[in-house]
Amino acid sequence: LPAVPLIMQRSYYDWNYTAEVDEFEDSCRRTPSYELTLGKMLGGSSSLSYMVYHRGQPSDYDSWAEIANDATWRWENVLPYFIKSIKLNDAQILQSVNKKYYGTDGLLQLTKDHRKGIDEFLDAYRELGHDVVLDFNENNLLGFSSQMFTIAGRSRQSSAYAFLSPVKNRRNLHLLKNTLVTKILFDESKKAVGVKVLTEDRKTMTLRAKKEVIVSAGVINTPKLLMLSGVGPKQQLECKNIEVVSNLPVGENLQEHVEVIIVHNVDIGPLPPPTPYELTGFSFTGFISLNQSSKIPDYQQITYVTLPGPVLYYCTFAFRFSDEVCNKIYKQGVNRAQAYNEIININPKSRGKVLLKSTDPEDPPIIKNRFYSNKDDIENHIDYILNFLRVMKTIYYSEIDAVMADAAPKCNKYRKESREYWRCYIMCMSSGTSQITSTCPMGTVVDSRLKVHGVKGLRIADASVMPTITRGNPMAAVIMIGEKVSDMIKQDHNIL
Ligand SMILES: Cc1cc2nc3c(=O)[nH]c(=O)nc-3n(C[C@H](O)[C@H](O)[C@H](O)COP(=O)(O)OP(=O)(O)OC[C@H]3O[C@@H](n4cnc5c(N)ncnc54)[C@H](O)[C@@H]3O)c2cc1C
Repeated sequence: LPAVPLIMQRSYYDWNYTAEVDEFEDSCRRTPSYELTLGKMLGGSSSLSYMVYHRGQPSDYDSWAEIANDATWRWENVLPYFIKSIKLNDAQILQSVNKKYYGTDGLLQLTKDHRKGIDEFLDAYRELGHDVVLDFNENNLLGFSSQMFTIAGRSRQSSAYAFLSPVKNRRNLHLLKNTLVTKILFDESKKAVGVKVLTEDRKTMTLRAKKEVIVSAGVINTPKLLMLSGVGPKQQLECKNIEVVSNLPVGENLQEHVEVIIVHNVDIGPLPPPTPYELTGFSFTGFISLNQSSKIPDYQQITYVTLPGPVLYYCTFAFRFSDEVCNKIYKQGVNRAQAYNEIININPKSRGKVLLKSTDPEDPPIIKNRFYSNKDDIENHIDYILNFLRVMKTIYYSEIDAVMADAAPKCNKYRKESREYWRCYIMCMSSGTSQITSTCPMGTVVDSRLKVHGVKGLRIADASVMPTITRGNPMAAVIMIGEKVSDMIKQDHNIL
């Protein structure tokens, strides 16, 4: 069911991790610490994500290639891997020049949001001088468009559904569900030779690898597993009496898109009630550069237009703001619709980290997101918000009588248009997006073939290997990494 993410967070299907309280935070969330979501099931977080498909910017991959010192990561070389996995269901794009950026026989199905009401909102952004584009691709890096989702018909295309189900009967595929990998095992020559696992019925097993071990445990659990196995910062491992196999900056360099929520009350006529078969509310997204001459976006905007009831769900369940904040927003929207705007910093300078709490594999790690620890991130976010708010002066927004919901009463002591007000508002109404990357990046932890430095027979293939977070939603890049690493593995074993 595509719309499940809101109710699966903090359930059995989430790792239920909580980050440390950042000293510079003054959040209006229900708890002072950030409760992040990570999917704990087949398909990982793609099974409870918001399914937004965006590839990031060509310049993201060109800079990865530079950091990894390997031209195969350049945009033109990774694009075929993006295309390979896709089956696009969109007649308009398939009949346009943008067709060349998509596959039509891949395993991951994509559908564009064409729900009624989007075009009128996009007109407002056109009036501000933004391009309204059919699709984001290397010719259209900036502008506004409806969103592309990993949905087909009424089904969520999680990576398990898309890629695993078609091959589930292969005789050489074995899958243990509800099983925790607790350690990577190395021989005396530092070659990874297998893993130790804990099964659902609490049996310990050793699984031997004939060729290599490939870890795809995600951006928090991959560094945790590596550290438990002796691959990580020497000082940290020694403090925990873990024998050091390779001294690497594992867990450092955590990057996450941070967003600020601004809700507009609007009059747009009746909207259909929410169903579990699609994300509630029609939506659109924009990639915006503040510098007119730059082609690289500074921030992303995602807007969901829906009824106050579903906005209450987003507010409380997804972004976990306090009841006081969410009730206040809800009450201001009664008998109207609400536009739930996410203003996202897609190029954060702040860096967080993952550390081991203990040597017990069942213990959660210590997570420090350190949002806004780099003060430039706050000042930049104020600039993004001020730029976004220009939309209130457009013809369509005045026609629909758009009014910003007062979500942060504690900031009303400041003058509304002042930077002090927005500094306070950002601290109150910002949240991580669970779009996290880069804790085992190419360059310092893995090489460009995703092999872990200082050991043999061990590769990582997940969001942790990205040297920098993409300026777009990262799941598409994770799937591209999966496609690319498959070829690299085959090449390294002379199968391709
Ligand atoms: C609520 C939410 C919404 C999101 N929305 C979007 C979106 O709209 N668009 C987008 O592009 N991105 C989105 N993301 C981010 C996106 O889902 C992730 O970037 C992507 O799933 C990362 O893939 P991964 O393979 O690195 O890790 P994961 O998806 O985290 O997968 C890791 C898998 O490994 C398993 N695992 C971990 N440790 C162990 C262990 N020790 N033993 C056995 N198994 C283990 C986990 O259970 C999980 O199944 C969202 C994320 C969340 C949480």
